[in-house]
Amino acid sequence: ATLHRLWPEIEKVVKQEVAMAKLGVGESGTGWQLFAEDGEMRMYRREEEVDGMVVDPLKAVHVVKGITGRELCHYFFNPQYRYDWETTLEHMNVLETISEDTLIFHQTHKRIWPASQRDVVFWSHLRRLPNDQDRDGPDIWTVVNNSTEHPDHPANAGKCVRIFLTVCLLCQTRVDPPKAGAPVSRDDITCKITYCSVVNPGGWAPASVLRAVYKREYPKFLKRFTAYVKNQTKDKPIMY
Ligand SMILES: CCCc1ccc(-c2ccc(S(=O)(=O)CCO)cc2)cc1[C@H]1C[C@H]1c1ccccn1
Repeated sequence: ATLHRLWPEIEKVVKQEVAMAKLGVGESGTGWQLFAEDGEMRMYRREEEVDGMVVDPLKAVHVVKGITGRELCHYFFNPQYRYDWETTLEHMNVLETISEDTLIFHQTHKRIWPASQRDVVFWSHLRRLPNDQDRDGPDIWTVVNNSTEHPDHPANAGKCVRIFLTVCLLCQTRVDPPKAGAPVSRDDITCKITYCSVVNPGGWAPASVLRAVYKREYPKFLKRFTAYVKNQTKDKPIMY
């Protein structure tokens, strides 16, 4: 994959997105406004418009027990599971397999009335990062999705409006030492998840409709996705 034309961009965007995801939401007043809470999940957004279009950056933080960051990123990255947890997905296609940890996707998403239907083309990269806080601790895992062009799917050539997105799922795992001599079980594992996304809807859509959709869909997505991974892994050996 080091020879692929996209490699320099992938390296740059992954470094940028991981650095951003590691930044907290800071004290209130840094522009991040809490818009949804559910147990350990906190969802923040900044209200931003580009050319009159809502592109509200989103940052979600969540803490889940019993699964590792590698497991979360495995089920987020691999196409064969996507229809199980991505409820707004209508169609998904892998356009290119750059390497075992780097794919290019085309996806069409269900139409959100009254806006027209959207599609997206993005590269997706799965990366293991050293745990900079605790050298002996489990590695950090991330998946970064970033819009890209592809000759087979030129933007706005069909019925769909092309959206542009950058998404980062960053997962930091903690293992609490079990009782002396006991093996580590899923009860000893905690994963801190940061999910950042910026979606440019690509064409005009009513700000009120988009903000309502994000307010409804993002909390639903993160709850459904983490519950899906817990269910998929509960009887399997732990993947670090
Ligand atoms: C007008 C924009 C419509 C729209 C297009 C696309 C997406 C979207 C695409 C990809 C990803 S992902 O994190 O890369 C996971 C792979 O699918 C997340 C979101 C979301 C929305 C909107 C429908 C909303 C939404 C928000 C959150 C989750 C799912 N859907």
